[in-house]
Amino acid sequence: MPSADSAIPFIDFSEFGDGTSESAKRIGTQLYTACRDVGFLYIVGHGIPQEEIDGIFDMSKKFFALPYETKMTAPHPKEAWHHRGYSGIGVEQVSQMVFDDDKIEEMRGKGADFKESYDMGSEDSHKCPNVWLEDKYLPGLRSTCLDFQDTCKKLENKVLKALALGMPGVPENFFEEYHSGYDNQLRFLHYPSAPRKVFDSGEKGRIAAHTDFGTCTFLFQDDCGGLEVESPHNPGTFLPAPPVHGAIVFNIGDFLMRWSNDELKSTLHRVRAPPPRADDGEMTRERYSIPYFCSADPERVIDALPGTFSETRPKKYAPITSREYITMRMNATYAKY
Ligand SMILES: O=C(O)CCC(=O)C(=O)O
Ligand SMILES: [Fe+2]
Repeated sequence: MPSADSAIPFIDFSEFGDGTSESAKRIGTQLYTACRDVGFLYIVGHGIPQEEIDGIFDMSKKFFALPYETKMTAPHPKEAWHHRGYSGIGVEQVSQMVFDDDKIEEMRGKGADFKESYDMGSEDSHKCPNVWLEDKYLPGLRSTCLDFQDTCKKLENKVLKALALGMPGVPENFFEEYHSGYDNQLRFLHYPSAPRKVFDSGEKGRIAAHTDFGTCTFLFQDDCGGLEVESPHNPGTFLPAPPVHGAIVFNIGDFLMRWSNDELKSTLHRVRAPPPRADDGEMTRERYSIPYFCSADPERVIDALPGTFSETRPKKYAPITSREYITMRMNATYAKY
């Protein structure tokens, strides 16, 4: 297996089983340590067949290859929090904790994220119904995406169980009970090819440095490259998180960082133009990636996790619901229509 930068650990889940063995406990401890010290890691031995991953990328490519007018028959609704449907290039500008409207508008003009996206989630979410394309435009889109979300949900359960096993003071099924999955989100992302010079000059970006909002994210990436993660040892310096065939990138989000009284780390990351290859010419390669964002059930109130506070280590944050937290972050991300 090609090795990525040694700062981003690899965790092998192949011996996790049903989570009851000594190996499962060891994997949990490795996972917890990586989430605490780095906040980013590669998961291998996850059990998702490569054909299924290839199949979802194939669907994403077919989706983005459709004419703009067709994609716009499944548009992202105008409410920022309704994170479903298609967003064309330039609609979203990822911001890092900027909540002031004027400031967000000002940032939007500069180095806009040069990407398009299609968001979807569980069919059980009444608040955020999916915005599907009519089947005639892309047969199988809906069923392939729903099946893939089921697969990702199973992996999420496994990983949340491992984290609880490894994290001192947290009961075994603690996280699963807060994550039934209906507020999770699967996202197709496409970063089109563009002249390298527009990235070098800062005129365009792929995704500006940000942290994710929710509990955790599983990220599937193609072989293009360009993802970078802030170094745990040198803040302000970014390390490449190159694609590794068969591995899924996993990271902690802000909500879980807050929930853990800042014990687990939600790490800054960004997507830049990929490292040049000999056959690139003037243009950067296009890139496809598919993050699966996991969030706690929206109505549940969370307070500092057991084991993360004491008399000498007070709670840093007031209790909050997942919905309140995510809505606040989402509203700062989307352009006003
Ligand atoms: O495309 C990627 O590799 C990263 C995407 C990402 O960080 C995000 O959507 O939050
Ligand atoms: Fe992200």
